[in-house]
Amino acid sequence: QKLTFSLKIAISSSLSKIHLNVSHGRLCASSTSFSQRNNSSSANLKVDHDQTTGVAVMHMQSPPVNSLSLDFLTEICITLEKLEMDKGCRGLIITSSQPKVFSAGLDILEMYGKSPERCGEFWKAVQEMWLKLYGSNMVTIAAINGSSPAGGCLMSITCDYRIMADNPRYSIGLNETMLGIVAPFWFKETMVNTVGHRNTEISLELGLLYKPAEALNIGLVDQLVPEDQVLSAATQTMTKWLAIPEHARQITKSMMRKSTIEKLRSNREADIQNFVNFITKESIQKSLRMYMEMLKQKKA
Ligand SMILES: CCCCC/C=C\CCCC/C=C/C(=O)SCCNC(=O)CCNC(=O)[C@H](O)C(C)(C)COP(=O)(O)OP(=O)(O)OC[C@H]1O[C@@H](n2cnc3c(N)ncnc32)[C@H](O)[C@@H]1OP(=O)(O)O
Repeated sequence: QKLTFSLKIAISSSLSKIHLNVSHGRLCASSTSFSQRNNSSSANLKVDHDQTTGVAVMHMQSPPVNSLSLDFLTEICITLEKLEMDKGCRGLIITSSQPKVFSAGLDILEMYGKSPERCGEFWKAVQEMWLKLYGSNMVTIAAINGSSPAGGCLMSITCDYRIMADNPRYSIGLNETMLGIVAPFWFKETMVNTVGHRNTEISLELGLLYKPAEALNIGLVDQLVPEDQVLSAATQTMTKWLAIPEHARQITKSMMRKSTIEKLRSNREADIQNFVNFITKESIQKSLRMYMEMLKQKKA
């Protein structure tokens, strides 16, 4: 059965309109825009798409800490799909509108006390976001203007380039072991592809969170800038990346990432089962409960 629906997106100019049509699961955008800037918002995302430069800035605004819940992941995936299909969008900058935090990673409440079915649905959305970002044809830059643990770090290292605010209060890393859980193979491989095997081994076993200077030192981020310059630095870097012949850059990116992506693509169901079996174990649920209590105590 043909699935068709239209989604109207508010655009800065009242003369402008974009219609997205989903047909047989494919998303197509047709634009009758007279404006050079499209701004669209959903509940927890604001996207500024500058049609002149072909660069979209996706601001995460899911209070309090941009934790990645099933709903938020779904919103992110729909937005990524839309931008990927839009020929006028060649670059994507991801940043946060929440103070002090880029993203707190996966929403722990999605992994605690939930049914196996719900956990499976959640994990599928995590996979989907990673597949879309890591396999994107767009140039992707993470403008990391706050802390970025675990899933927040994963999101950052799926991008082509990372610029972080030089603020020692912030940290970034795959700290899963500190929660008593284990980063799955595709988190691990994304990290290996970024900082190498030895750094990843130390980092994952110890569940390390790195201050910006340490993250720069191991290559987890590419550049540090003063906090108020993160977005402008990302925009400058984007201009350089977009000047590279597009087809050659895209093929090179695909060549570098293909084997990691294929490994998950061909094992998605088994990976979901692994996650569900692991996360619903009594001992793991206990670890998550203790971690959440620790977060609350830290506040008190
Ligand atoms: C062998 C096979 C294995 C197969 C796979 C199996 C396993 C699964 C792997 C799963 C991979 C998991 C990845 C993840 O991303 S897990 C999440 C990890 N995240 C964290 O550890 C971050 C925790 N949060 C923080 O450290 C801090 O909140 C902060 C991000 C640094 C921000 O600090 P601050 O500004 O001081 O805010 P608060 O700590 O006061 O937090 C505000 C409220 O937000 C709640 N919160 C924080 N993080 C999360 C989160 N990730 N999920 C849900 N909720 C979160 C926090 O509790 C506060 O809530 P309250 O206001 O109600 O007290």
